[in-house]
Amino acid sequence: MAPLPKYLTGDKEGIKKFIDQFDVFLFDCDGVLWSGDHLFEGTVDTLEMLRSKGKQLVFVTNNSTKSRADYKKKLDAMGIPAKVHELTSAHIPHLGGTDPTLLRAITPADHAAIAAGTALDPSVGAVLCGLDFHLNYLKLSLAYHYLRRGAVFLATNTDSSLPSAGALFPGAGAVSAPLVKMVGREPLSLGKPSQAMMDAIEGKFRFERARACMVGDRLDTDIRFGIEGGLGGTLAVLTGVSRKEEWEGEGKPVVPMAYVDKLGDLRG
Ligand SMILES: O=C(O)[C@H](O)[C@H](O)COP(=O)(O)O
Ligand SMILES: [Mg+2]
Repeated sequence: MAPLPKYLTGDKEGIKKFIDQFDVFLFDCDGVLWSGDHLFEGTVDTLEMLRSKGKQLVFVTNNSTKSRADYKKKLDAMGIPAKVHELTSAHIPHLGGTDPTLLRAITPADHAAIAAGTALDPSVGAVLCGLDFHLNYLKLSLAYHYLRRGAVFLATNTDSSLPSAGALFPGAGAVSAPLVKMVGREPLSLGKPSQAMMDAIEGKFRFERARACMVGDRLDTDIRFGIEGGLGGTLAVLTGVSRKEEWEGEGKPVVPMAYVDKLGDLRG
């Protein structure tokens, strides 16, 4: 049985010991640094404190509503220095997504064109489903027909919920759920906790896993991601989705190494 996590809020000595074990911190974003546009108190100072100790910080989000360039803007606006650590562009052609011509109600002409296949691009080989604040029936219909034609079903992640403005909202898993219902199979999920994501991060940053710590608000994605990735540590925060009751008690499948009430508590 995994030992209970160490509660670090208010434990100056414990916090120092914990931080000293790691060279690299992987930070989940929603529910850890911020809730939507609300930056949590202490986030900026905590990240600066870690940087001043020579720690490398990597931001690892499942949130697909922004490109890395947009995240850089968000971090800049919030006073968090960061580089756009973009993997060299994969040169994968794509359609759909934020295309404004799809932001409308489906029409009888769309039904006919989708059914006849004339609205479908024959070169599409995969449907990638992520968090989409503009999801609609037209996009779902197109995705469904591509899947029916044999496209590979992928998801950025299948998170059930998204923390924003201090509450929970439908997550990317709720976006792919109608398609799962329609095609009767689950997508291959590429975000946390998939180790494909860990391998990509490690390939880019070349860190020693034993000296890295994953900080997150979700047990089933972030903390699991760190544990299954063989990282030296995992730290849960209580400002997002998971509650401490989820790891308290016997036989809990995912238990972080330590937890704090909020990220800012790492300042000691
Ligand atoms: O539904 C989603 O896509 C996720 O809940 C959301 O984007 C999580 O982002 P993260 O906590 O990984 O920054
Ligand atoms: Mg999160």
